[in-house]
Amino acid sequence: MSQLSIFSEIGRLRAVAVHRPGPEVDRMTPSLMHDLLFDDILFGREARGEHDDFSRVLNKVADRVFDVQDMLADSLAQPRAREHFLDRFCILHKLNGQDKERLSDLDPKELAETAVAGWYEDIDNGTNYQFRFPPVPNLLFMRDPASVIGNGVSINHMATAARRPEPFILDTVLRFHPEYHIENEKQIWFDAIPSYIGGIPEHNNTIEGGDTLVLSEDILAIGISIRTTQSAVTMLAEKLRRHTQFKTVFAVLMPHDRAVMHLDTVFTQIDPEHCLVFPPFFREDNPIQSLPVIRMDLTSSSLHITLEDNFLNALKKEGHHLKPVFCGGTNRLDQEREQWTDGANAFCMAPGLILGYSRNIKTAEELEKVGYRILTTEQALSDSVDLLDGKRTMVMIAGNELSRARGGARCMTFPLQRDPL
Ligand SMILES: NC(=[NH2+])NCCC[C@H](N)C(=O)O
Repeated sequence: MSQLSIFSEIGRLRAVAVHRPGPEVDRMTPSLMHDLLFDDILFGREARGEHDDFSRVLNKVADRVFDVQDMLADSLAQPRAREHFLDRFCILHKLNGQDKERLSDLDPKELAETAVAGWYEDIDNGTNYQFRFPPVPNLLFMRDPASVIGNGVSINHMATAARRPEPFILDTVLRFHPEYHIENEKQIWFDAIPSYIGGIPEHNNTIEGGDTLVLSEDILAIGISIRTTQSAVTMLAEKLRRHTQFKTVFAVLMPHDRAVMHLDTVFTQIDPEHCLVFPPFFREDNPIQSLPVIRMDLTSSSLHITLEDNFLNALKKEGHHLKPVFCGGTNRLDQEREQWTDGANAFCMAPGLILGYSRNIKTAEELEKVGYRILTTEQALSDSVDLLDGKRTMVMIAGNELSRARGGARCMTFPLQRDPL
């Protein structure tokens, strides 16, 4: 058994889950696109190629890179897990006993694939079609449906119907996966599943992993955003106060705008000294746009709350001093363009070793200014390059298809285990 362990955004990555976009992406139609939260119809083959390169780079650093669909299949091989999953999944999708039996007949691999790709049926010789339940194309953005926080997990409550099946997949994986699973219920800091199946209105207490950043053994930053509510953050903070050693939660108040749907679309930590940010939100000289934060103190006998007017200053006061590197460079127009294509959404594989989309050229130039070498995927994968030689490095991955689904490198990863710093 391996230990779930996440106490930073930047510690050397040991184990991570991703999901290669499959038939669920190829089944997207223009009429479904908006509801399924994509901004375009992806060319699946290209998207898979981009994702494969991304996984190759991760594999060069991490000991284990899982695909969550395989993790689900490996979990479903146990009868108890299959029962747990099907019971809940059928309630979610309002499937009848007959449907459930048909799903029960599938082998674990087929069941996992159907859960992700959707249950699709051709009608009248292909002149029409229907979904018994829809595909889940956003599983590609593994960051969001669950989060490992310390040695426990949050099974997240998604804000949109399109993503509702995803926490059900993660719930089964995190309880039953042969290698990475929680040992007992006490390690679940937040659990969306009971309220989903209990029929509690979906917009209550939502929280998504793109908003949750574990900055250190003491500090978490969580966006209160278009996807994550203050009530959910408070509930999570209270659970962490009671059951963990975390000392502070900074709840960052985000604008309600699709372009900045999660905190990680405008802020990611990349090494012990730097964070990559969308500048307008972090400027002290611009109090209108700069993001205020609610500081939640977890060290006293009840949750203690104060308001701070600037996130980076508040972090500094807490001893977590980060200098901002500007996504998109110094020009506002470029900042807006590169933020939209996830320039601020870097994924950190070790302190100062990050992944980001190659299209964000101005962002890469800013990183060079603070000593980052910029490598293509090919260079990064060559035997002559040691990615763990301690040099600050950004590996550029192609994301021309992937970025159309509105997510970047951090969004596509679900870290399970990192080394302590
Ligand atoms: N952590 C993130 N920023 N995830 C981005 C998710 C993008 C996805 N299409 C959605 O709208 O939900």
